Amino acid sequence: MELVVEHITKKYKDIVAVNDVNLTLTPGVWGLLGANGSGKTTLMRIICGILTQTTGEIYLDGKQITALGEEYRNLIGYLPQNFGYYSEFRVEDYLEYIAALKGLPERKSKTKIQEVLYKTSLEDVRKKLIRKLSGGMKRRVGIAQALLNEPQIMVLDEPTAGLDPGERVHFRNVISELAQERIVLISTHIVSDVEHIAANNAIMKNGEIIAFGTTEKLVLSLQGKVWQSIIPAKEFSIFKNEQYVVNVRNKNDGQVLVRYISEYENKNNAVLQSPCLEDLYLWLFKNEHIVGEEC
Ligand SMILES: Nc1ncnc2c1ncn2[C@@H]1O[C@H](COP(=O)(O)OP(=O)(O)OP(=O)(O)O)[C@@H](O)[C@H]1O
Repeated sequence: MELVVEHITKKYKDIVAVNDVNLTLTPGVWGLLGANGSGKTTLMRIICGILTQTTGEIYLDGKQITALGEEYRNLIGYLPQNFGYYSEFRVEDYLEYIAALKGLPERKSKTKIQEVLYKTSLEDVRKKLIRKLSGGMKRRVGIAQALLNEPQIMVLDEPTAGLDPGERVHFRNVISELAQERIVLISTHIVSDVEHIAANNAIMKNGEIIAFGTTEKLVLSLQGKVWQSIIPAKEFSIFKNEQYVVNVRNKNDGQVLVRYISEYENKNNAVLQSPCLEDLYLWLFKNEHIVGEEC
């Protein structure tokens, strides 16, 4: 299976939300990274066939998705960013309702609901009201509903927003299992949410894909440029004006551990570090004052 996004542009009056994007997606997890407003949601909605592009075309195995129509929509499982939960529903009843909306026959829907509850580890809460679930469980209900029609292409828009660290790990495990035979495209602005599960990443900025490839390939451009130094805390304010700091940690002894990106080896007994995707992301968005996490 191959989904080819070819020269997709979307304009909203004078705003170019997506600008000449080209991507070829095959089964596996794909991370779509970018700051707020970079065009991720617009691109995802076009890929799902629910928003029409201004120019460009999308092909599934060589066929235009517009020509495939209903057949294509049946292959898509979409979790929108602002997914509206029917919070007064119990989990199982809600899935039954969505299964009916998706046109699944009743007998098939019972088996399918069992299966998606199992896949998303929601079996124990099937009788609970959605409003009583944690944020992470609600997200999993969102994934469960997207899985009901056995989609070959899953598009998850910011699925990890608001999750605590434990829920994030659970989420990653669920997604990794789902992606074995399908295309799973996940948008986020939190790099660590996809770094360990996405085989490939596309980084979007101002509507364009500015970097694309496997994590290993993407971080190559920073090889030999990521350093770690221990410096006196009182020197940090000067240091951060001279270097591009991606992370800083207080050591409780009047010193700080700083991770930074520099073309040159520096003073301060700098030790070379292996670059990670977070470093690259921060480097590409360095004028947007994003705060890093530790790799
Ligand atoms: N319906 C619309 N009408 C006009 N402009 C829009 C519309 N939808 C999105 N935009 C603009 O298009 C650009 C891309 O928005 P989009 O929501 O696709 O970005 P995003 O990367 O998903 O951001 P976020 O993570 O904040 O959702 C932004 O400048 C946004 O303001």
